[in-house]
Amino acid sequence: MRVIVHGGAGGAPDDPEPRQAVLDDAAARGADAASPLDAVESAVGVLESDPRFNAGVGGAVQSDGAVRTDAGVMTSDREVGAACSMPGVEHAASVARVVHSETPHVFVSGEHAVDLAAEFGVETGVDLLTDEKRERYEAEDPPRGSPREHLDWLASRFGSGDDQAGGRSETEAPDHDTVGAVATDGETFAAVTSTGGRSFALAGRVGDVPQVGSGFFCTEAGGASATGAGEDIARVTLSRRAVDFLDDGLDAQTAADRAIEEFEAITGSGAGVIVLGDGGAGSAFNTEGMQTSVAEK
Ligand SMILES: NC(=O)C[C@H](N)C(=O)O
Repeated sequence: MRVIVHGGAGGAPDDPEPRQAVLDDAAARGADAASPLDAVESAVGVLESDPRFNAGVGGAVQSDGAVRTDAGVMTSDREVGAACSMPGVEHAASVARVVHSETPHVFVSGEHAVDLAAEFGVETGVDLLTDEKRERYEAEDPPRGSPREHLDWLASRFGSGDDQAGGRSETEAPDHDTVGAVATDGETFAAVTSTGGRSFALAGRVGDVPQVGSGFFCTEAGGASATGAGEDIARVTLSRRAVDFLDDGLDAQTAADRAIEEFEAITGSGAGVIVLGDGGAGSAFNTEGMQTSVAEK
């Protein structure tokens, strides 16, 4: 099994070494798995449980103070599963896998996705809000009223795509820690992305991560997982574009480079992508940093 994982594109993290160790552990865990789908779920599962990453525990807080998780998974037979807006669900990627493998659908949301998780043995009711995220949110004088009041509040805090996925936002809180993985056993591929979204987004906001073609994509040619400014990633379907370049015969590194060049030219925003094809793994980002790890067994 060959696996590549990422820990999000954005500003340079304060603690790159321990984060890299967790990413290396996640990739190694994936490389031990029996299938590409098992590999991406178990690799990302490690990262969802680590509060350093913006997925599962430690996920971004929305304007009402809740953490809601999103994830999507796709395999090279073009089966897709995605789940979004899930309070209390640490392993969003496992719920996406349930949608992929146990339902005739491609996307399930909100309370029904949480019910589905519980039905299929994915833990629910987990406290995802870390003390650090709670304090940061409370310090921002959060809104209590109507959606319009929330919109006024977030207008001054949410920032542009670059603020959130490259530079520093006004709140010094860039979300560069979405996680993803792509794996292959030499025959088929799987790609997954999991996140808590973007800090201080409107309650109920869903970004690129669980949208097929945007946060993740996979065909027989290979797979991709994206991270960064979600609204801009969705506008250009970044993961789909990276896999398109693989389909055109480019190697994984060139496909990743081209996809990010195109993304930047169209949006002027910040993102990163990991790509895995027949010939190997590649990654590219136009933000300050994006940590990755590759393992093979
Ligand atoms: N940091 C991230 O990658 C955030 C994610 N793309 C989102 O917009 O939900």
